[in-house]
Amino acid sequence: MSPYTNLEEYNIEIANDVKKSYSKIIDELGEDVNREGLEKTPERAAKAMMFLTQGYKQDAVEILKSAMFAESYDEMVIIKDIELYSLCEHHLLPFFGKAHVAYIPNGHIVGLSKIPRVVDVFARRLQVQERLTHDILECINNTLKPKGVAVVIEAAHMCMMMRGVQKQNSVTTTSGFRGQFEKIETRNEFLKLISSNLS
Ligand SMILES: Nc1nc2c(ncn2[C@@H]2O[C@H](COP(=O)(O)OP(=O)(O)OP(=O)(O)O)[C@@H](O)[C@H]2O)c(=O)[nH]1
Ligand SMILES: [Zn+2]
Repeated sequence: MSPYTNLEEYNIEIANDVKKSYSKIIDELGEDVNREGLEKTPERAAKAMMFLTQGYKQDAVEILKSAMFAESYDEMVIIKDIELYSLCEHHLLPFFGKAHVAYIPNGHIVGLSKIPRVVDVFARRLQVQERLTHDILECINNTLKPKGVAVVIEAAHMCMMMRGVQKQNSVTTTSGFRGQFEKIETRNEFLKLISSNLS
């Protein structure tokens, strides 16, 4: 079975329940859900929410395993500036930014595109930034079993921008390091490379 899913594969009953729930919310807010502009909104919103949480239906381990290749290269591999969009589990509002991921192969490399795919699988769930960081880190560490893995996420949280404290420019950084990245020199090399435009 494919580790990826498409919207069409979603359980139609769940999609209909989500649609009905959105209809109720719009009604509770005092709007007319039958007016032209809103008529199709519950369905659109249900599709959008199911797209944004499709990660629950995807298997990040299978994605990595589908493209692991035996290779003796054992230098740092960095995929930086991977854009991500997630939903904060407290307010169901987006948080978004960039992930920087590195690993040091231990006999196997992985298809480069699989790293951003793994980021998306865990981002497309209800998350907190800290758990998202660890989910990505542990998945790569346990599946690829590299000599080291590092994940840094920089993100802005709409729940801190549009409402609440209303801070427009604060960025939250989270990080996790395993194996050789626990050594300060390796970690510093990674941090230097992700802050450079030449890496
Ligand atoms: N640690 C962490 N906190 C988050 C994340 N996303 C949102 N939050 C925080 O979750 C907290 C929820 O706190 P509550 O006091 O229960 O909620 P609230 O009354 O809406 O809080 P305010 O946002 O301060 O108005 C807030 O401080 C949010 O900023 C995240 O990814 N990680
Ligand atoms: Zn929030």
